[in-house]
Amino acid sequence: MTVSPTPTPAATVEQVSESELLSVFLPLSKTASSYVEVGPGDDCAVVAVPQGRVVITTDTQVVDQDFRVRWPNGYETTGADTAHKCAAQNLADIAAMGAVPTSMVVSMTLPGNTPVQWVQDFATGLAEAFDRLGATDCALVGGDLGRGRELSVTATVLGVMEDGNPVLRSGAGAGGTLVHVGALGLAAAGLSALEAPPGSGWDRVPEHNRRELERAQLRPLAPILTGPKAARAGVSAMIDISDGLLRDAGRVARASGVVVDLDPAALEEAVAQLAEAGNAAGVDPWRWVLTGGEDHGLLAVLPPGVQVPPGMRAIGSCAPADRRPADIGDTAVTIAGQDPGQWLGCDVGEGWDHFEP
Ligand SMILES: Nc1ncnc2c1ncn2[C@@H]1O[C@H](COP(=O)(O)OP(=O)(O)OP(=O)(O)O)[C@@H](O)[C@H]1O
Ligand SMILES: Cc1ncc(C[n+]2csc(CCOP(=O)(O)O)c2C)c(N)n1
Ligand SMILES: [Mg+2]
Repeated sequence: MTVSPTPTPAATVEQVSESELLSVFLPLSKTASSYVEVGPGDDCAVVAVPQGRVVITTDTQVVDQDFRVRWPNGYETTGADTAHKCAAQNLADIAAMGAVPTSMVVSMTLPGNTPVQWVQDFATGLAEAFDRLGATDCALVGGDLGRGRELSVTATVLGVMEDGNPVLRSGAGAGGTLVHVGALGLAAAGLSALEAPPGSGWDRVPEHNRRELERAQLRPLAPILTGPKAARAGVSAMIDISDGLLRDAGRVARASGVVVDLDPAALEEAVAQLAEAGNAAGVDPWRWVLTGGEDHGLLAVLPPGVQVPPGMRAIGSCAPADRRPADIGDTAVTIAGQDPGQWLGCDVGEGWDHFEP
């Protein structure tokens, strides 16, 4: 057997073999957790499910749909950025069930000219993201590496309920309070900054503020520890906001057969925080707050009489769907009792949809 030399980080993946790439990827990865019985290296991983049931989710990022290798503002997405986003978007779904993440598998499709360094940064970035987001007992237990024309990363995460039942979208009831934790609109504003070429209005926003928003898009701080806490505190419905507040609140409302009414006063702080950026970008910051996705905050509904869990804020309420006023048609989400477009004075849509023209 010939011993292959260790690839240098300056090499591209097409200059190394799959096993060489794995040999510099896996040692940098966090592959152990108290749930992992067999980690990377065999045909499958083996993960314990002591509580007897598993919660499972998957999410994909594709270049030029979900991120860019090089953004119009000049920023180049690192492997660590992609790893953090991959962790945040999957872990937020696990948290939105009230569950705790135990393990992840990642499938990566890499163009031949991807630097080996990018793949190594993904490994260290993923371990860092688990730590930063609070997924302290989650590990990378397997995956797949392949070559393709477009960079894409798909992760699947398993989680367990430490106690209680998974919190579904369908559990909101009339008289419930809508509560939220996390950012609102920051990732969408960051996307606008990253997509702006030099010379745009964004140049007027102080560098520090602009970087902070770009970071919110690249590495959203999904408040995943609040998920199980909110479940324990008694929330009856929960979702992570990936596609925008209106769209994801609408999903809860429709699944539960209620109308969700947002309290604009509770959203004003988030809007005010984005006022300067909105001004520079020529965007009404309400649009980012109401329809911007990818913040991966948690939106939940408390039954009447249940206290707002620590860290969460009340932002609205739920009414029976049959009490929907005739003039708001089949809108599942209102703002101060009005159709969102009517309230804002322009058509806002609901949020992100991958297939909308
Ligand atoms: N290819 C598919 N096969 C089976 N189920 C799917 C497929 N694509 C989507 N779904 C399911 O349809 C539902 C779509 O809802 P939604 O887009 O809100 O899901 P989500 O996974 O929470 O999204 P996000 O990842 O943006 O948080 C989810 O339950 C998802 O698992
Ligand atoms: C280059 C580029 N163009 C557009 C966007 C915006 N975007 C992509 S996916 C998504 C919603 C969540 O998706 P999912 O439901 O698949 O998790 C949003 C708001 C981006 N991030 N990068
Ligand atoms: Mg989700």
